[in-house]
Amino acid sequence: MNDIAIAGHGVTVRYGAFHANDDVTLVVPAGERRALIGPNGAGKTTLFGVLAGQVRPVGGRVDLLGREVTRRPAHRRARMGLARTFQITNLFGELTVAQNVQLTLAAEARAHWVFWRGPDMLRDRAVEVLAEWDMEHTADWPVRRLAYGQQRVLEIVLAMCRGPRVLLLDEPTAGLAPADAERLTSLVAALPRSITIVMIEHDMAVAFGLADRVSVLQQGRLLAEGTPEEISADQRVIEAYLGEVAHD
Ligand SMILES: Nc1ncnc2c1ncn2[C@@H]1O[C@H](COP(=O)(O)OP(=O)(O)OP(=O)(O)O)[C@@H](O)[C@H]1O
Repeated sequence: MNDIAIAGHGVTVRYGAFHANDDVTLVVPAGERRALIGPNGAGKTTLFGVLAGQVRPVGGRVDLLGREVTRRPAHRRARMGLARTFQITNLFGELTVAQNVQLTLAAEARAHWVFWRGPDMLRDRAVEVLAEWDMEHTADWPVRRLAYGQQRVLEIVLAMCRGPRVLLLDEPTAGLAPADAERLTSLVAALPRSITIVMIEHDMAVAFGLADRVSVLQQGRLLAEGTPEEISADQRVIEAYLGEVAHD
């Protein structure tokens, strides 16, 4: 059975006369890893905003885990199991790494009405979570002391603390040195298949390496969709995008 984890149908977003998304349909079955690629300004982040509930479309609908959520606010979609990371990291830089995790765990516990027994238990759990990601040695560092690559990993750790069923990753490897990008790629690759992942990714090696299928946006429209092999051989995609990337 192929349940649909997240879908946008005929999504249209306008800024004035400009169509940032123009009748875009993206349907992602549960357990799939989908890459969303396309030139700068193609509308990828806008589509993420529509899926996650931060951007209100003028047309189309969004379904999450079998329910229509087009008009549901972002925090309610989050409670249903949707987590999102952003292009620019969204961490509390002055707090420690463990405190950032504790805050997420506390918010999550409250959201699900789980009773938690105070800061000590939360701190222990935060350190356990960090250990799972080989980051326990950073528990008491202020976040701003983390290298950029570690901050990007921490973003994913925080998203994972919320026990998501659908994870939207906005350019997880952007700005990372090759070794850090490789580490982050293997962390994402190792996430359980129970989590459906949609990721915006400019690095084609990462996108094609991680994704089961790839959707290509261009000028607000869906240009092509297929397996990494199909997309890398698609003449329209090569002309519109891959040619450009190859010449970068
Ligand atoms: N709030 C806004 N107001 C006006 N125009 C916007 C707004 N948000 C996005 N746009 C425009 O919509 C278009 C699509 O932007 P979007 O960020 O979705 O593209 P993208 O594919 O994610 O690009 P990138 O790869 O550069 O992040 C761009 O031309 C952008 O300037």
